Amino acid sequence: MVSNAEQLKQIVAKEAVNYVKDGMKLGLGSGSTMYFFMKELGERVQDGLNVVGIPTSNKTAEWAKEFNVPLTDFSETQELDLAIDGADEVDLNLQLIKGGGGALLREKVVAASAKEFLVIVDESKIVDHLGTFPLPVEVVPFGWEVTAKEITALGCELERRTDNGQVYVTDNGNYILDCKFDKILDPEKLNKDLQSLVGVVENGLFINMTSKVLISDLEQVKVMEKEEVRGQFNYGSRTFN
Ligand SMILES: O=C(CO)[C@H](O)[C@H](O)COP(=O)(O)O
Repeated sequence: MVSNAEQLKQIVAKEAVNYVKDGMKLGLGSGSTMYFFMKELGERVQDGLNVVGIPTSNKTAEWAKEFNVPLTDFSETQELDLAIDGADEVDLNLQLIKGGGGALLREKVVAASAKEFLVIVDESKIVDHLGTFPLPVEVVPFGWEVTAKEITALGCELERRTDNGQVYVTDNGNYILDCKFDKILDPEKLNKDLQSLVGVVENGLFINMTSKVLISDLEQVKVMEKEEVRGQFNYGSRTFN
């Protein structure tokens, strides 16, 4: 039986595929919501849709193979039309925490190379302030203890990620430190502070990278987007300054 959570992921993934146009070069995100997107995209490809994608993880590359979605890489193309990805938290300014699945580095590179970055989530991911979800920070293994100490000094408690009792290693051969800050009130500043530390490869704050988020509840898919003119954001009937 499909759970409500899975159903919400399927619904938003299905809607997101409508944003894909023939001939597009795509960035293909990671995570369980993206699994449903890849499956749906594969069906459209089967029906004749012509696209290529760059995967953000080995897992997504496996799904692409499974669903016959053609892949490319950055040696072939350096500009993508559209990147699609899930997120762990989305705030009302469309800032994100990503990296729950450990793919944040490639996800950020891919999103940064796309003309548009579309985020797909269910409503449980929408928050007033980022930070309930521990922020994943990718660090080099060499001297990670020193890097961890520096990160802790920014005001968090952290744990090195493990998987089934083993140290978790990213597709890039690095570690992930999951950092529990209280509320992240200034994500832009925290992003800069983290990136200034030696040993930090990337962190899961995606700042000003997306202009559109699709959000599913059991009845519909809503669009939260940046209203550049008025400097406001709309989510359903709510407007935020
Ligand atoms: O950032 C990610 C992986 O690094 C995912 O997009 C994020 O964790 C959301 O995953 P899911 O769709 O499984 O909730």
